[in-house]
Formats: sequence, C-alpha cells, structure tokens
Amino acid sequence: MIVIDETYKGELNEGTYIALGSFDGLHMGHMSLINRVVDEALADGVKSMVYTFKNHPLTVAKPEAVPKLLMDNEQKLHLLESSGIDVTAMISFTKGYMMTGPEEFITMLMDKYNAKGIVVGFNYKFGYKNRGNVDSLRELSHKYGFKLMVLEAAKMDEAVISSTRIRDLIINGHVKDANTMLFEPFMLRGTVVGGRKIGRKIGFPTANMTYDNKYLIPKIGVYYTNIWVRGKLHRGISSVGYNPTIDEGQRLTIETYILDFNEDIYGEEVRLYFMEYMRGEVKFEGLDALIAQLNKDRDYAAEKELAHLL
Ligand SMILES: Cc1cc2nc3c(=O)[nH]c(=O)nc-3n(C[C@H](O)[C@H](O)[C@H](O)COP(=O)(O)O)c2cc1C
Ligand SMILES: Nc1ncnc2c1ncn2[C@@H]1O[C@H](COP(=O)(O)OP(=O)(O)O)[C@@H](O)[C@H]1O
Repeated sequence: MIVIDETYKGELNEGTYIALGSFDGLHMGHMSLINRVVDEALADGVKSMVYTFKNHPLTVAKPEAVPKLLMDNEQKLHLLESSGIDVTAMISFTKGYMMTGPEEFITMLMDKYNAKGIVVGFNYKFGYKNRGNVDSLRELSHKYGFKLMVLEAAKMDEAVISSTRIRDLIINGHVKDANTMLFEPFMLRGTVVGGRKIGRKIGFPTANMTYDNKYLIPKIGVYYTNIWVRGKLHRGISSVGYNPTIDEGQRLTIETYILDFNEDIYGEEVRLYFMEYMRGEVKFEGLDALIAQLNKDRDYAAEKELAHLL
C-alpha cells in the first residue's frame, strides 16, 4: 500500500476509486466501504484508495467536541493495508483546509488523485460547514461524470453501527460486544514502564503501560486481554484502575499480568487487546485476598481463546 500525505507531488495516473471518511476504529460499517472500493477497483482495473485525515477534523473545527479515539493512525494504516487498499492519503486537516467547499473538494480529488469513482456511507457529510452530503455528491457525479457508490447503514441488532455506539459500549465495559462490530478487538498501544515493584512480590508481576488520553480508556475494572509483545500474542489479565488495595491510587494505571511469561520487558512497546470485562475493581481486606482473586482471574483467562489478528 502506498501512503501519501498533503506533500505528495507524484501522479496517480491509473485512475482511482476513493472511499471517504475518518474511519475511527474501523468497524463493520467502515469495512463494507473498504471492501466495496477494493472489489470495484479490481473489477474496473483502477486503484483502490482511502482518503482520510491525520487528525480528527473536530480538532480544528470544534476542539471541545473531539471524541476519544478508538484507534491510532498506525493501526488504521495496518488494517487498511491488510484489507487490500492500494493507496491511502492521510492528510493534515488544517484551518485553511476546512474552508474547502464541497465542489472544490471533489474536483481536487479528481485532479490530484485521478478519481474515477467515490464510495461513501449513507450519512456522509463533507466540505466547509458540512454543506456537502449524499445528494450534492449525486449532482456532482452527474456534472463531472464519476461513478458514485453510496452504501446503506451496516446494522447490528437492528441498530446502526457507528464509532459513537462502539465508544459507549467500551466506556461501559462491554468490550466483547464492541469487538463483534470491529475489524480487530479494541486495542491500546503503549510502552512498559516501572511501577511500585509489588507485583512480582505477590507472584503477579504486572507490566504497567503508558497511555495517551487522546484515546478511549475502557471502564475501570479487570479484563481478559491479549497482549502483543516481542512479536508474539499472549493471554493476559489486565487492571484498568487505581489499585485501591495497595495504595490510595491517585493515578489510573493500566497493568497486565501476562500468563506463562517471565521476561523483563521494561521499555518494550506493547499492544493490549481488550477481549472481555471480567469484574470490577475491588478494595480487598489485604494482599492475601487480592492474590486469591488474581489466581481465579488467571485460571479463567487461561481457558480463553487468543484473538486472530491480521
Ligand atoms: C488482573 C489484575 C487485577 C487486579 N485487580 C485489582 C483489584 O481488584 N483491586 C486492587 O486493589 N488492585 C488490583 N490489581 C492491582 C494490583 O494491586 C497491582 O497489580 C499491584 O499493585 C502491583 O503493582 P505494581 O505493578 O505497580 O507493582 C489488579 C492487578 C491485575 C493484574
Ligand atoms: N508474566 C509477566 N507479566 C508481566 N510482566 C512480567 C511478567 N514476567 C516478568 N515481567 C516483568 O516484570 C515487570 C513487572 O514487575 P512488577 O513487580 O509488577 O514491577 P512494576 O511495579 O515495575 O510493574 C514487568 O514490567 C516486566 O518487565
């Protein structure tokens, strides 16, 4: 897959079909657009392309309304590439860019990327003040002669699948339900950092990881997770919380005990996949009670399946 940004000066002279959207989380609705653009491009002998933004448009248009994100750009690019997309344009959304009107946006796609077709979802809005929609796209497709494909809403349990719906599930602990709508399980990326060094003393060393508040943090509690570290996926049990048994935790930590694992991984980059909410965080009477519970958590996780990642 070729990844380009606003500085791209080359020419895409083969012709492209372009899927438009911000694609946060890459859920099944997004995937239907991605699959469609890949299939149609193959059938018509053009390149499949995704045009998206490096930063959420609301970071410029309305910073106080930016949602917590479900996915970082690195993971988005990885999944788009795995889906067979030929070209992804990941563009910085700026104040100047925001002024682009609907028609200007579409003619830019035709001039710069040789767009022969556009794929969007039923509720797609675009251009300055969101003045463009599916109806104006239809008019523009007649005026300029490109192929327009508008896809129906993908649904689960009779309700439309959306990034907002998935965020709500995750902040309420329903990660398993959220994952059924996602291309890959919900994941946070971070670096393993030092903690209080108590974990190893109680027989449960935990890899504490950094996190970025730009991304969604699941509900406080304990999860069955999968953790990708040093090129391999492992089962884990993770705590998202304040560790009330050990200290009056001021700071939220995300820490994982990795099953059947004994390596020093300080400084390693990890990806933590949230598979299932197991229980809430408890303030135990003492360490023995915490250890007894951790043994149960581990035994439960040991029986679970590992995710299949792309
Ligand atoms: C799967 C898991 C579940 C946990 N559940 C709780 C809990 O319910 N209550 C609590 O106070 N601490 C809980 N902890 C946090 C432990 O107290 C924590 O791992 C311990 O403070 C070690 O911290 P350290 O890595 O900074 O040394 C949990 C940790 C893990 C890995
Ligand atoms: N099974 C394991 N799960 C998690 N971390 C492990 C495991 N085995 C060894 N480690 C290492 O031990 C560290 C955690 O030990 P711990 O005593 O909890 O220290 P800290 O408080 O610094 O997290 C991890 O960061 C990792 O380097």
